[in-house]
Amino acid sequence: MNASGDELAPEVRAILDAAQERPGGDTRVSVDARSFPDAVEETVADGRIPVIAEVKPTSPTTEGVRDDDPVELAREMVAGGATALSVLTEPEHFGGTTDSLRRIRDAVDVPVLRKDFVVREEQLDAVESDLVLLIARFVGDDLSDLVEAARERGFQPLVEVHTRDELVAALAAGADIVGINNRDLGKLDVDLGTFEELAPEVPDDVLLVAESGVKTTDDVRRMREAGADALLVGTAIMDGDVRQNTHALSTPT
Ligand SMILES: O=C(O)c1ccccc1NCC(=O)[C@H](O)[C@H](O)COP(=O)(O)O
Repeated sequence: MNASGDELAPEVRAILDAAQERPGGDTRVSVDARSFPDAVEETVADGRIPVIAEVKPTSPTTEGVRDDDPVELAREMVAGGATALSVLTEPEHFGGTTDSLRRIRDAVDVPVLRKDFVVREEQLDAVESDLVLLIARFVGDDLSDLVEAARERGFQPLVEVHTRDELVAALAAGADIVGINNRDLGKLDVDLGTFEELAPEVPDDVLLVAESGVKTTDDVRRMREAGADALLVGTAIMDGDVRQNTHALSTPT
């Protein structure tokens, strides 16, 4: 698969087309990042499960828009025990904004991931965050350069993969935080078996995140047993009381 992303679901094709048009920031950012590995370690030492709770106002696979104040949602997620937050900044398909991320990062003290579809270096400069998502399928041969460009700015890059080839590319690019996305961006199907299949191939010194499709405490247990150091959860937390949902998923049963 190349960075043009052929064989993508039409919704994802539209997301990628929009991402390719989006401008970057005017000035190169320099981030003093909150350490995600330290936050994960502290959560585990505290006897809890590291959850990255996602502020996801809408998406191509959810109905309606949740238009509560994103800062209030973020505060509630942290009160519920979130180790880190993921904030969608993609405006056209996920209802996100860079301004929401900025305000959330000012309001909480946990690491914040910028969840977007960054395809060019200057797009890293749109807003500061502690972690930044790089999707191996979308950036193709530019992955190593973007990992380096992100680190030069102080970001901790989280490299997202869905296939064995993407995992190999992520490790070759020096990724030390890898997210295995259970959602196939080609068909938008979600299968937790994806994580179970790829996780054994990830070296122990890589911090491994299970992304997408985690809904229940059984799913959490399944992903942890398969080797997840942390879980990234959007829909299941955004559906209802975000504090209670975060607490339920981050508390061992
Ligand atoms: O969530 C979507 O509908 C979606 C559609 C097309 C491309 C990406 C999409 N999601 C991005 C994500 O990575 C998820 O928001 C994240 O992993 C959380 O997933 P979930 O817990 O299943 O909401």
